Amino acid sequence: MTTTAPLIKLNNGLEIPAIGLGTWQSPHDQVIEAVSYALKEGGYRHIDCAYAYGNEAAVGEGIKQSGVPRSEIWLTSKVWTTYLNRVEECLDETLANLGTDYLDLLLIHWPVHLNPNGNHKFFPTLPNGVRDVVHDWDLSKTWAEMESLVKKGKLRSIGVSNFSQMKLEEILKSATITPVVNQLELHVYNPQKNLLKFMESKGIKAQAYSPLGSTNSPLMKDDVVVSIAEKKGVEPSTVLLAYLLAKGIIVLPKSVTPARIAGNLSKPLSITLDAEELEKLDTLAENGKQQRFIKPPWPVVLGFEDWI
Ligand SMILES: NC(=O)C1=CN([C@@H]2O[C@H](COP(=O)(O)OP(=O)(O)OC[C@H]3O[C@@H](n4cnc5c(N)ncnc54)[C@H](OP(=O)(O)O)[C@@H]3O)[C@@H](O)[C@H]2O)C=CC1
Ligand SMILES: O=C[C@H](O)[C@@H](O)[C@@H](O)[C@H](O)C(=O)O
Repeated sequence: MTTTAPLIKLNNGLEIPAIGLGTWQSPHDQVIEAVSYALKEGGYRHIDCAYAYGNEAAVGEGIKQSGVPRSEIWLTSKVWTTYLNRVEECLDETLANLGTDYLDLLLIHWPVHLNPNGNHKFFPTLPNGVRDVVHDWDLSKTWAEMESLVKKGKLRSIGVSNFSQMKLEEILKSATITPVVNQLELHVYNPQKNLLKFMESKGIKAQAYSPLGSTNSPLMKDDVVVSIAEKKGVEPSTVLLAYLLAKGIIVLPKSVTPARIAGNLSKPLSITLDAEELEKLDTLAENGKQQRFIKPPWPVVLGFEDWI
């Protein structure tokens, strides 16, 4: 029988599969196949998308080709930052692309509003080349629109992505719905422990993006990761995902390679890291290996401990 991911309960009572398929940088032709395979044969019931990835229509085609009913799938997307003043417009395009009339979860992709009337639909810049940001935008306004879309029935849950404690506090002060998740770059080199503690105190679950360290990852060559993998007779990727799952973090590994897609779900669930192994992995960052791989040039203070 195909393995399926365990479910994690969110603060609104809904349950999300702990492993979802990432789709960033997945080319159109390959992502149709990847999504269809993940759902039909890989045991996946959770797909992570974003309007800005530009491939949602292909993801939607993959869902259709899989034959798996929409009601069985947890579908997340993200509103891009040029749309923080018109979330519904972005969401409606996402829904049309994906071929559905609701999302299980919509996230604010980054806590920065880019100029909706700038020189580019996604990445407007100033004449000096710096990203064209609306510096006085109040994120609470975006959050209020997200809340209204839940009431309207287009969204089952709402959350955020790339929010530091400082940015979370900006929306929590007036929120009537607490974000269910904060999707962050989380892996052995970037564990963000203090932020995760703050989120736990508010009932906000963590989702790990780039859990394998993204494209051409150095994490899979880390000597501690490799030695644990060798000892257990598994691949480094399995150790990296099992480490995050052991911490109760939802993981979103991306792959367009069928064998990897299936293995990224089934293999980490088939091993248990012991306390000593977890401790070794959990202290890599504080022992000099702290590093994040996704650092777009935002000309604003984001407020992360390692990335102000
Ligand atoms: N909210 C945000 O701002 C962000 C969200 N995300 C989300 O998180 C997802 C995952 O992050 P992403 O940055 O894509 O990186 P990942 O950490 O998931 O790494 C993806 C890379 O690892 C390769 N890979 C996958 N599985 C294996 C394996 N078992 N063994 C060896 N190599 C493997 C993939 O290759 P191949 O595909 O060729 O198999 C690809 O090159 C994204 O796709 C997206 O959905 C990501 C970044 C930012
Ligand atoms: O989800 C993926 C990432 O956040 C990606 O959308 C951004 O890093 C983007 O390329 C940017 O340059 O701001």
